[in-house]
Amino acid sequence: MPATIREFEAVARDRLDPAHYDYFAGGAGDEVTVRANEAAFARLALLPRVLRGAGSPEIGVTLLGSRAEMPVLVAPTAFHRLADPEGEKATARAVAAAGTIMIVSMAATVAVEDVAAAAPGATLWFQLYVQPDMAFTEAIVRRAEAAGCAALVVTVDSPARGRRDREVRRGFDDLPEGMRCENLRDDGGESVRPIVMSPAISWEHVDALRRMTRLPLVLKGVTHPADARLALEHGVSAVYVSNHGGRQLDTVPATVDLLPDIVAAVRGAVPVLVDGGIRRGTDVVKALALGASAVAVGRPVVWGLAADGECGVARVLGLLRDEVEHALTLCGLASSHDLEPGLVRRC
Ligand SMILES: Cc1cc2nc3c(=O)[nH]c(=O)nc-3n(C[C@H](O)[C@H](O)[C@H](O)COP(=O)(O)O)c2cc1C
Ligand SMILES: CC(C)CC(=O)C(=O)O
Repeated sequence: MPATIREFEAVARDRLDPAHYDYFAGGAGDEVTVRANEAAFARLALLPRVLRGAGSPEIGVTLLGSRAEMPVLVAPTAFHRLADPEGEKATARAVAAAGTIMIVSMAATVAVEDVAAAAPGATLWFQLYVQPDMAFTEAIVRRAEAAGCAALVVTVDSPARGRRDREVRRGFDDLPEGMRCENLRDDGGESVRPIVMSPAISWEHVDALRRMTRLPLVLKGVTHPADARLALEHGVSAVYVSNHGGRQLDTVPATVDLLPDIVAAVRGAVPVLVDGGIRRGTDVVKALALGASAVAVGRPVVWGLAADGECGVARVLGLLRDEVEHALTLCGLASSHDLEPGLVRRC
């Protein structure tokens, strides 16, 4: 039984088709950003307090009206059926058991309606790549709403798909026979449209989405403080700091290093989420101390899924939960809400 998320990756690597492992693990260009995300957490030190009599820590969080029993969400990742036959259904069941939030990828290999049906207790948010055909975008949004998704996470770091050399080397450019992006079905029909990543997507599309749905909008892929300020002007409900796990523009800084400037720009107006390189409870604690309301994990969930399906995802989420509680206890804190920047030192 793997005892850490890094051990889960090793098991997943053994079990996965090498091309699929490389799709999940890889990043853009020289993977500078992939490495930077994890390395940045190791450069931050924690400075605990003692004798605080804090008791067992409380780590639940309420975000945009959704309750999460731990401040760790499941980031949207595509193609879960490459990792396990049950795919996103297995992930959602583990998420329901953990009491956290799953952001279902638009590129899921199980339809969002079927994910919701498979895990009635799961809180689902839906991730969207705005499609230039706004009528088609609206049809997808309506499906997510009808399936009970409680927020719309709009990914804005992908005006083009990142160039990932591992995918090129492996010739990974399509899903295997019998697997497809079920949320891209055309108007309830049988054909599936390709995902379009368009450089024409702009703030006007965010405004159109704002008018289109009452769901809270989360902007995923913000790295520049000026964009965080613009996001507020355009009425978003949360800012999600992400460099797409280093899979889009290579050499973007580590997200945890970008976080303080974004938090300063947002000034508490809306929650700030962050993902990228989180592999330990101490990483979660550092991100929350630097002002994130919650974090999300991408690859760790895929490693759990590939290693042992629903049980593997449950174990990965359980590990993170236990590690967060343990780290808070050792920091002398009664609640994750008591975390503050003074706990973190750059070393
Ligand atoms: C295999 C894989 C697929 C992904 N698919 C999506 C996606 O469909 N939509 C999206 O917004 N982000 C996607 N992402 C990015 C994740 O949401 C997240 O930003 C990233 O994985 C966080 O970094 P971590 O993997 O180090 O936790 C994907 C990431 C991976 C690794
Ligand atoms: C199908 C892809 C567009 C999913 C994605 O965002 C990724 O692989 O990083």
